[in-house]
Amino acid sequence: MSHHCFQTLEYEPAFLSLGEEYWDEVQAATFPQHILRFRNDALLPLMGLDPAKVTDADFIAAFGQFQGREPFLAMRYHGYQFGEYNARLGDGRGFLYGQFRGVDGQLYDLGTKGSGTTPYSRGGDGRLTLKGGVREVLASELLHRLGVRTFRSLSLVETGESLWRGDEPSPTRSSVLVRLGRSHIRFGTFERLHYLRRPDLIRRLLDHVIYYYYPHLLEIPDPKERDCAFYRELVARTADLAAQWLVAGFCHGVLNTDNMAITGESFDYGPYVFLEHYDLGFTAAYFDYYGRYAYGNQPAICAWNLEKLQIPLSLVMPLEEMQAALKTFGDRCQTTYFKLMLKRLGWADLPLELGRPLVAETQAFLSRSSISYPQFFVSLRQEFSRQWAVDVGHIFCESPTLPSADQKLLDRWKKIYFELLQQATPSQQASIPQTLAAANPLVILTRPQIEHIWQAIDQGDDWSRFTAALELMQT
Ligand SMILES: Nc1ncnc2c1ncn2[C@@H]1O[C@H](COP(=O)(O)OP(=O)(O)OP(=O)(O)O)[C@@H](O)[C@H]1O
Ligand SMILES: [Mg+2]
Repeated sequence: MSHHCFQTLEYEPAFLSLGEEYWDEVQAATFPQHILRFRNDALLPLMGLDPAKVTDADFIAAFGQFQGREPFLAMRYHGYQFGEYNARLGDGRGFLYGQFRGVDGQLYDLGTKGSGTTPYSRGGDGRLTLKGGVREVLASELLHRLGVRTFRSLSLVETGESLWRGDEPSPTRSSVLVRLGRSHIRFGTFERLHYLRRPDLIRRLLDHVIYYYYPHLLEIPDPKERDCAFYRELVARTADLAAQWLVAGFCHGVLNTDNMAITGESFDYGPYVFLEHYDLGFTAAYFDYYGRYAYGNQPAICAWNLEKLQIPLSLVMPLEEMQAALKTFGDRCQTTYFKLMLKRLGWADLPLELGRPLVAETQAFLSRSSISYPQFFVSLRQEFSRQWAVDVGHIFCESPTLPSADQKLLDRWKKIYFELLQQATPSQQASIPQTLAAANPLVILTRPQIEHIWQAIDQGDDWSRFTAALELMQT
């Protein structure tokens, strides 16, 4: 067995040390083939590694062949799926590969997806399709670029098996993904412990979460007050996340409580969709018959999930305080939404009272017109010029004329944008291009674009579109 770079990391047994009540040790599958399809060099410095010194063979040995590291831990969890409690969950096709300190001093998880069966596979094959892996890499990297607090993709290895799936033409190709995030502890990790009637284990897990992921709260001397501060902060982080998805034009699709991280990060990119058109009722998953996880319903569902989390937490902390904290969710989500939306519109530090009409008008324009949600922001970034402040007629003057109904809506939008420009200070005006460039990547990954990328891989093993999209995100 050869030595690889990722063995030099000092892995920290944080989750392991919680004890056997929280995980099962598992083995990785042995795959017939290992082809490295994606390596995220941008993440290596955080791991203390120099990208120039990490070879593809290192990636394959570590994250395709799973050499030189143990134990791998399947994490135990339950969750509410589409509103129904499911006690037959847990890592069924992935495991916690290891935890390490980033150069920033924070603890990070490496977790797999598609690495083989575990005690929680329930008859599933424990695998991830290559298309699923490609989609997950694209989502995580674009969301990161759009400012969403998300798990990142570290590597994708194609593994040479044939898989059968109801939602993909089959047989279909296989892969294993490795993700990097703060924590894979889910709301459902707590829910399972309530189901088992184990307040002692909830207490231990909550202390663990605060110690590693909310360490600034350790300064609060009163333990009860500290617990409440934790829940308040989780509400705030989750409200921010819901706002970030909305602004990104992202519909996650399966916001079950087992897909909600206790750190407030976004992860698990299955049937997600980046919206083509701004529509609050849009649903991503074909099996979401009632629109539970519709684009515009994401804040409400996150609040629902936070409310469900009160059930296990109330075994160790006061319920009333959590109920009061949850009441702040709506305002927090809205405020974050306005701030971030204004950034996408070029305004980094506009007082909210001034910016609100522009956001409202943007929503009206995007929902009622036929304009593409992501294309609108790309066009804004590409066409904005200082001339816009001189005469309203310069705004989007290079764009092709729209159908008349759309044009009318756009004219109202232009008027408001122009008024804001006229009120803006010279320095505010000068910062607009930079703000637009930072908030609006040039990559668009709505359904047709992703299918276009996949088609080239599927039909000609052509990875150039995939690589180009990822490179464009990083510029
Ligand atoms: N092919 C499979 N084989 C075995 N178990 C599976 C498979 N696909 C999904 N599961 C299990 O079904 C449950 C729900 O799956 P879901 O799609 O939410 O999670 P996931 O995509 O597997 O992983 P994660 O939430 O870590 O991103 C989980 O317990 C998961 O492990
Ligand atoms: Mg999941």
